[in-house]
Amino acid sequence: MRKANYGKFPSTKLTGMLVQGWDSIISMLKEKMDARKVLAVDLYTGVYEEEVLDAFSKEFSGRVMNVRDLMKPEKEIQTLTERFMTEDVLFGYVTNLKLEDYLDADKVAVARKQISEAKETIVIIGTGAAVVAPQDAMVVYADMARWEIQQRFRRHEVKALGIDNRNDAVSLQYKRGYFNDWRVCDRYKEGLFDRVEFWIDTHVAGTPKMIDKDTFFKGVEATVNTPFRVVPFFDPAPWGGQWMKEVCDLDRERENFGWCFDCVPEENSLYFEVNGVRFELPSVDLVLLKSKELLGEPVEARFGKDFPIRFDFLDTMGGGNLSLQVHPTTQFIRDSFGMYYTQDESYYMVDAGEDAVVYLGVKTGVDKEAMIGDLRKAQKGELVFDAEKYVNKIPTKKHDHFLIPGGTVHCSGANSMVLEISSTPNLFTFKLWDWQRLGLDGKPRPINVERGKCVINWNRDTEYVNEHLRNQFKEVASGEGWIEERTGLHPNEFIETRRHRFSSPVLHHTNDSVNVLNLLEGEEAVVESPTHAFEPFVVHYAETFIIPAGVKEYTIAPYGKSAGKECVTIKAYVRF
Ligand SMILES: O=P(O)(O)OC[C@H]1O[C@@H](O)[C@@H](O)[C@@H](O)[C@@H]1O
Repeated sequence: MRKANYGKFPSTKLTGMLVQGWDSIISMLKEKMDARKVLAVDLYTGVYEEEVLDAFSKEFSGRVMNVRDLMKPEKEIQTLTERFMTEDVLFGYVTNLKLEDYLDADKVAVARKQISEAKETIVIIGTGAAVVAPQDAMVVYADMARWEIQQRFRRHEVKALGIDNRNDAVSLQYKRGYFNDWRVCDRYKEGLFDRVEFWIDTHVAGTPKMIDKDTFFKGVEATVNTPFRVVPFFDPAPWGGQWMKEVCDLDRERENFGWCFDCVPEENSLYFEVNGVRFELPSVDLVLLKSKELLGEPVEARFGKDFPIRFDFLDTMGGGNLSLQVHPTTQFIRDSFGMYYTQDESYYMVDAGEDAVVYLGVKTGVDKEAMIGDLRKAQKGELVFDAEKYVNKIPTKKHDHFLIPGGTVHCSGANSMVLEISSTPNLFTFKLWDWQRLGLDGKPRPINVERGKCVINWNRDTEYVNEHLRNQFKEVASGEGWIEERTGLHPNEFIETRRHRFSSPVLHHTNDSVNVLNLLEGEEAVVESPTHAFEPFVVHYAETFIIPAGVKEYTIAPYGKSAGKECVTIKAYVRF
C-alpha cells in the first residue's frame, strides 16, 4: 500500500519577531507602547473574547474597556441586521452594514471622554477597539479564520457581532457570519492593515502567539511571490467516505470524511512558520492585501478582492450519494441573496469505484410538472423520488470531467472521489431530494424544491449533457514528454481548465490570472521558476496549490519518486 505523503500543514517559512503566551505578549506590548496611553486590542469575530479580556485584566485591572459594552442594544442590532438575515434557515442577503453602525454614539462619546481623562494606561478590547481609540493609540489585532469560527459555532462557544446568538442553530450562526458579520469585519479589517502594529494568533485556545507588523508583511510578501498552499480542512458529511483517510492520512477512528476544502481562501488559513513556530492567520488577508498580485489585474478588475476559484474534494468512497441538487442562475442569486456571481461547478473524478455514477441533467422529454410534483410529494414523505426516471445517471471512471453550470440538476453518486473545480460560492445548494437520509445532526436537511423549480434549466437534457457537459477534452498543445488538454469549463462558466500529462518539465504561464492546480497523478512534482524568482516548491499527490498571477512563468516537472514517470496536473484559471 502506498504511504500517504499529502501535506496537511503547508507553511511559508520566515524569520522575524514572534512571542508566545499572554505574559510575554503583554510585557512586549507594554514596552513598545512607550509613552502612549491607549492600547486597542481589536478582534475579528469568533475570537474567545473572555480569554483576551482575562489576560489583559490581570495586568491592567480596572482599566479594561469592552467594546461590546459600547455597542447598541442587542434588540436594535437584531433590527439593524434583520433584512440581511431574512426568515430563511440557510440563506440571507449580503449586508451593506459597517462596523460603525454597531456602535452606540452616546456610549462611545462617554468612553472617549473617560479615555482622554485617564491618568494611566487604558486597554480597549473587542471588535471596533481601534474606532473607539484615539488615532495615536497602539493597535493590535487578533485575527481568526472562518473555518475555526465555524468549529466554535458548532460548540456554541462564540457570540456574533453585537449579539449573543450562541444558542441559535449552527446554520443560523453560520448564516449571520457568512452574510453579515464576516463581511462587516473584513471591510473593517481592510481599513486597519496600516494601523496594526502587532498581530495575535488565538486559533488555539490558551496558546496565543504574536508577531509584529514587519514580520506580518514579510510573510505576506513571501507568500504572494511564490507557489503556496492554504491549510486544508476536512469535515465529515452524511454521505462522506473513506478515501481521504488513507490518502490524506486522517484520523481512522472518525466515521467518515466527506469534504476537504483546500482552496477556499475566504475560509482557509495560512501558516507562517516564524523562527520555526507556526503562526496561523486567515488566508483572506492575503487576498485583501495583495489582490492584484495574487489574482492578476484583469481578475481583480472583475472580482475585486474576491478569490473566485474554489477547489475542494467530495469523498463518497464507501459513502452515499450527495443530495440531488441544483445551483442558482446568476440573476437568481443576485436577486435573492445579493451575490454578484453564482455557484457554477464541475466534477473532476480523481478516483472512482466500479459502480461510480454521476447524476447530471434531466432526461430528454421529461415532464417538468411531474418531476416537480414528485419532488414535492417526496419532500412531504408521500413517495420515494425515482431519480432515475427523471435524471441522467451516468457511469463514470477516474479522470472523467463533468461540467455543471448553474441551473443543471446534478449530484455525485457513492464510491466517487471528486475534485470540485468551481466558482467560490459554496452555500447555494438547492437540495431537491436527499435520498431519505438524515443530516449529521439526525434531522432531515433543508430541501428547496421551490427555489430549485425557479432555476432548473430543462434544456440541459440527455443530448445536451452528452454533447456539452461530459468529457469535453481537446488537445491544445504538446511537446517532448507532455500533452496539454482543455477539459472545460462550460462557456457559461468563467473558469478555464487545462490538464497536463507530462514526464518532462512543462512551462506554464499564469497569463494574468491566479492559477490553481492539483497533482492528480504522481507522487511528487516540483514547481520551479525559470528565473529563480522563487524557491523550488514540491507538491505531492492530491495536493492543491496556488500560483499567484504575479509569478508569471513557472515549470512543473516530475520529482523524487516520480522522476521520469508520467504525472498529471489539472490547472484552473479565469478566462477572459
Ligand atoms: O449538499 P450536499 O448533499 O451535502 O452536497 C454536497 C455538495 O455538493 C457539491 O456539488 C456542491 O454543490 C456543494 O455546494 C454541495 O453542498
